[in-house]
Amino acid sequence: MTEARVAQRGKGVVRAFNEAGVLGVADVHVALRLAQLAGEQSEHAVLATALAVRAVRSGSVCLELGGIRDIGVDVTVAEDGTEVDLDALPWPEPDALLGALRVSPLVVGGEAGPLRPLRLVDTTAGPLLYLEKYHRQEETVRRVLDARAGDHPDVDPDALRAGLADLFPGPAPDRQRVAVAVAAGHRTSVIAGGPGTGKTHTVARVLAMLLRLHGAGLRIGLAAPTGKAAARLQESVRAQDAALGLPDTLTAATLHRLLGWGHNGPKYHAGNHLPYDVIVVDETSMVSLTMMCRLLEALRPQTRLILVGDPNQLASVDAGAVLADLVDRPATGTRTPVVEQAVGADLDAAGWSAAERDRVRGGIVRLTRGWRFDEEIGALADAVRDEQPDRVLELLRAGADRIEFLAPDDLDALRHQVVETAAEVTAAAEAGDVAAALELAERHRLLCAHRDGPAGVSWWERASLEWIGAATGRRHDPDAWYPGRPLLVTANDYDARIYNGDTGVVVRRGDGELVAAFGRGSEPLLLHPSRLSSVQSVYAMTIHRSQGSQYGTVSVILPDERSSLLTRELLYTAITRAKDRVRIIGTEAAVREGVRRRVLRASGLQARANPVGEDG
Ligand SMILES: Nc1ncnc2c1ncn2[C@@H]1O[C@H](COP(=O)(O)OP(=O)(O)OP(=O)(O)O)[C@@H](O)[C@H]1O
Repeated sequence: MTEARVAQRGKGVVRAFNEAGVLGVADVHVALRLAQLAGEQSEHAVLATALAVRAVRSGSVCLELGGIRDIGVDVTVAEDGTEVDLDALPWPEPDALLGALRVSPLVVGGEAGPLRPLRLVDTTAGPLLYLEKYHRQEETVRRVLDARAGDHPDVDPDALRAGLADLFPGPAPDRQRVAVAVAAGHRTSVIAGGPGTGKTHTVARVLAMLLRLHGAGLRIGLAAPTGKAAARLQESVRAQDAALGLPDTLTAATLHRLLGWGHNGPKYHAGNHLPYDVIVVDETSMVSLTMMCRLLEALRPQTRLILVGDPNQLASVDAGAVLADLVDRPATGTRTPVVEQAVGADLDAAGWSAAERDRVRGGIVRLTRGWRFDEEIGALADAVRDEQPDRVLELLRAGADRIEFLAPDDLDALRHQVVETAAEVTAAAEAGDVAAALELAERHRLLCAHRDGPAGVSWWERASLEWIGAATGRRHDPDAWYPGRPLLVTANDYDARIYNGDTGVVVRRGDGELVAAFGRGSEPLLLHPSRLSSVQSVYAMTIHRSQGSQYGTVSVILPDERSSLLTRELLYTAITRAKDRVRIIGTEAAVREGVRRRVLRASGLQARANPVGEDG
């Protein structure tokens, strides 16, 4: 551990955890400052505070006191490459920790003032320690969702049945039909499913149904956590507007934009509700607890909220995995006879577990049939999701047409594909064929877990450029503008209408000028390179960044099996980016570890609470 990563003021137990890399400098500083303000002396309480700060930093909403050792599992290798012996750390006894917290001024307040930055909550999942802000947000989410679940919109049962029959004339069971009925009959609904299960197809039909039920004046808001996802949602819904009679003016915005976020916080909030009757949020797996809290606060009670996404994907980089929590938590809400009658035949059919029927009652429908997805890749993704490492390896090694599993040094196929894709994209770009260049650039994508290091994006960017240079004799400066240069936008630019995560390609126009082209359905967006301030070449991409997109072939570079980023959610997300073919490059150990290890995201949304320390 370098000097810069050890907090000089930290002592004793906290310092040991800091030196081992389990705690960062910021975790220690925040904990020491809070302890000082509250007049707390207990080493145990300071350690718990630092671990709670650290938990939020790594995506959890709270610290599970019964499982504090788990918090260290993602630090098995220190930055300098040495193994960290977590068992050698002075882990406190859980009871001692809990005892210290129960009387801590950080939890119960003290003579130093009313400051109570921590919240200790006894739940059915054991004691949870929160930073106050996240506890408040989680309580808001729970309160708003519970209130909305207790009250259903008025729906004309005959109109619902007739609409469903028009939109879904096929036989039972049809989960998409159930999803539309549920979205019509509930204030809050969740449409969950893997890629290509027809989530957007279903959303368009939900909107068509609501317009039939409530008339053309219905105010519809479409949103997603990122600009790229919002653009895709808008494109997919618009592609279906004519067939379904949807208005051709529907636009989608980022959640920030929907809420009117400015320097002084959001324009829409609990005191100024969003002016919509229906709000659809796509890619909800990427929505953090904080953003979900803001959105729910800003909703009118009558507004229908439809949350769409894949709960098995990587969650938001900020704290919280709200979509996964909502899908996993015990169903709440009262029965909706209108829905049950309208899709009774679907619900009576085989294939629904008891838990799923409960979820439907709570407004949650999982779409399971893949419409776009190849069966072999779908089976592989399912085996990862269901934690079946032997099955995953069997599928990887089965010699299937669409799945390749290669050792880390077996790079010929990858090299060939990188060189071939670049040649094809460049030929189309030189010829000024924008549509072909954009389509070809999405035929193959190289994905990595890390940004830096030997399994990271920057290393593979350089390797790709070298391979291309060796094959063509033309060595590109990665920052120069050249036809066929694949582009990645790294910041939203609302004026230019390009968003963080957008990908495009440089194309030579008929007059010889170079333009940057970005896919926008049938009409690509063409911009002069001088209009682009935040772009880079994209020969490789992190799996996090690839969320919300799909490619023909995906090559996944697995990191060392000890990498903390290697998790089931990461592997699932990477595999499900592939439409036609997936190539995994890595060791068996890395595959097994990836399937086994889950992202640890503690939250209390799934547990029932019984607060303590309230009166202390
Ligand atoms: N019931 C259906 N009948 C016919 N085609 C369907 C049906 N459902 C979905 N599809 C088609 O399957 C493809 C995938 O559907 P869609 O894009 O809605 O899936 P998705 O779950 O939103 O995918 P992603 O997560 O990648 O956005 C689309 O081409 C869509 O038109």
